[in-house]
Amino acid sequence: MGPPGSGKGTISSRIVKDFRLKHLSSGDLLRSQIHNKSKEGLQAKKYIDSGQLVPDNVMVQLILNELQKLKHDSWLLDGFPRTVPQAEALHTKEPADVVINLNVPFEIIMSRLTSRWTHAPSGRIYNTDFNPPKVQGIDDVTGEELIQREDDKPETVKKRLETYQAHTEPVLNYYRNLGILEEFTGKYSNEIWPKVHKFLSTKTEPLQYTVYK
Ligand SMILES: Nc1nc2c(ncn2[C@@H]2O[C@H](COP(=O)(O)OP(=O)(O)O)[C@@H](O)[C@H]2O)c(=O)[nH]1
Ligand SMILES: Nc1ncnc2c1ncn2[C@@H]1O[C@H](COP(=O)(O)OP(=O)(O)O)[C@@H](O)[C@H]1O
Repeated sequence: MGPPGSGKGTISSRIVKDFRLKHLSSGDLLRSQIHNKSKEGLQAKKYIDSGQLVPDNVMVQLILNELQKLKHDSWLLDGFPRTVPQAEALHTKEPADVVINLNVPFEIIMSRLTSRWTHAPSGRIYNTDFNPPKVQGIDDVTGEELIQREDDKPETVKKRLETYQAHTEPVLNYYRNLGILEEFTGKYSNEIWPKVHKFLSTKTEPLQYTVYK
């Protein structure tokens, strides 16, 4: 968990490189639904572009569906749950063992998101300041175009932060009360990552420890 732009996708990609976990990003899942012009995708697009949350029943259905495919794996959910009803639905069907919250100050998020670039088909994330691609605007792996997300425009980011405060911060209390919330406070992924790796290593055997400078 964490506010928009806090580094959920960045830290998640590092976790799945060092631990036996399958990464499931609700945002990436929605964007691929939109790309494939599915019914859910078209329904979700208007919410996403206005910085609102996609309705709970749509999200719960989508995510539980995907978790069914990961029956024999351990999974890492990124961006779900985002509301208490979503958290309750997950807890009933597929309870999480541990929840990680990236507690990153809002004031640095705006500048981050306006410099985020993504390779939509793979979900790879770049940033013109933090981790730029080798060639500007081009994905390092496929050579395909990078895009700036519709919802990373400043006015939409402001709305998403308000949405986060209204609907997602209460989920942190839900997990605090269950006693499974682990919080990591910091401004930068490279300072948060070692603490996340150390903590997760107490829960499951790491494959390796990748250091990022
Ligand atoms: N400047 C800076 N940018 C970062 C850092 N960590 C991640 N980013 C970038 O900030 C943006 C948001 O990160 P992302 O992982 O997509 O966050 P999410 O929205 O929570 O999934 C991306 O462009 C990242 O490359 C950091 O420590 N410093
Ligand atoms: N669990 C969820 N419930 C409702 N809407 C969601 C959920 N996950 C993602 N979305 C929608 O997709 C948008 C993009 O999500 P995401 O890629 O996770 O953004 P970020 O990583 O920048 O926080 C959100 O602003 C929201 O509209």
